[in-house]
Amino acid sequence: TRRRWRLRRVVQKVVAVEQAEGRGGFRVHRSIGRKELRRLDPFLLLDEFHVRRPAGFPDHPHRGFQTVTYMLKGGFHHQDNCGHSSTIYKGDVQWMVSGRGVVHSEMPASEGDNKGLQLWINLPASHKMTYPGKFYQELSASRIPSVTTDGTTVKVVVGECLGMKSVVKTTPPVCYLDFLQEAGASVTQPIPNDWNAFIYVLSGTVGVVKDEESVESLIILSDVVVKDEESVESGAHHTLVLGEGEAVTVKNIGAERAHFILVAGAPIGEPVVQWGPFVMNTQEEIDQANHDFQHAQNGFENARKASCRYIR
Ligand SMILES: Nc1ccc(F)c(C(=O)c2c[nH]c3ncc(Cl)cc23)c1F
Ligand SMILES: [Fe+3]
Repeated sequence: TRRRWRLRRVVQKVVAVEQAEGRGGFRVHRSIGRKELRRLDPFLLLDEFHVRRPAGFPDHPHRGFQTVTYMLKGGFHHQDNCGHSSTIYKGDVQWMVSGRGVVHSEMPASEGDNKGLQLWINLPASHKMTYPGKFYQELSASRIPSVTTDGTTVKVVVGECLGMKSVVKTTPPVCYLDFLQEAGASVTQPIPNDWNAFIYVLSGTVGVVKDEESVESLIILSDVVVKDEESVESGAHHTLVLGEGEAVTVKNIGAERAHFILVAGAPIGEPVVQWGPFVMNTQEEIDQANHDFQHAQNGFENARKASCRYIR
């Protein structure tokens, strides 16, 4: 039986224009983390990265948050100071809780284009100084639940929805869904009322339905020439921040298949003080993180100082 959902509408639309990031020679479409959309509690950053060798993210530290890396093309090799190294490829996801400290490098694993999404999710104060490694997970594409209904295929990258559950359970709870939608299809996705939520469009043209009757066509990616989902020739990628409500209805209003993610999470509601790769609650804790990193202690024990350099 159809029910009337109180639908979330778009309250902010931000274009992630491609930018050079750091000194690694790579380029990112920065969604959350740019000046117009600094943060969306509990989310700190969303980068759609596009990296070719020899560029990459050489040794750098993290403290106080977690990263979810989802590969769209090619692969990425992850090596950290907890003695862990792994490689993820297209469709795989890697979830790393840095907790009190990790130093790692993230480098392209294949010749050619290596593309993916990296989402930074904040940790509550209670979890910021946990030991890393124990909440560390990779998920191969084959283990990511996927369902197709009425022209929409949904993969549950993190969390649960539509009755499907990913084995990746984050604190705070987060739902991270990857949608592939045929032209004309629409899908309604319930989202817990008090969670913050946003859509990031990778390719295609989507509209967020304001209510059952109308489709407010928000995104006309007219300059996107999508030959196939891999080679989006160009395209200003859009972040759609969603307002209050209990669900969102997204319709593919273009002629091509649409590819987008819907990410939602419970806000933490604590003060955030961020300095590059350190995300804490107070400036003193940031100073301590810098001190610990400089002295290779409290989680940065194996920081190979020589090769460690900040990407600010
Ligand atoms: N501090 C700081 C500053 C700048 C950075 F670029 C990074 C960083 O590593 C990344 C930013 N986006 C990314 N997407 C994908 C991957 Cl694999 C890594 C990153 C970082 F940590
Ligand atoms: Fe990193």
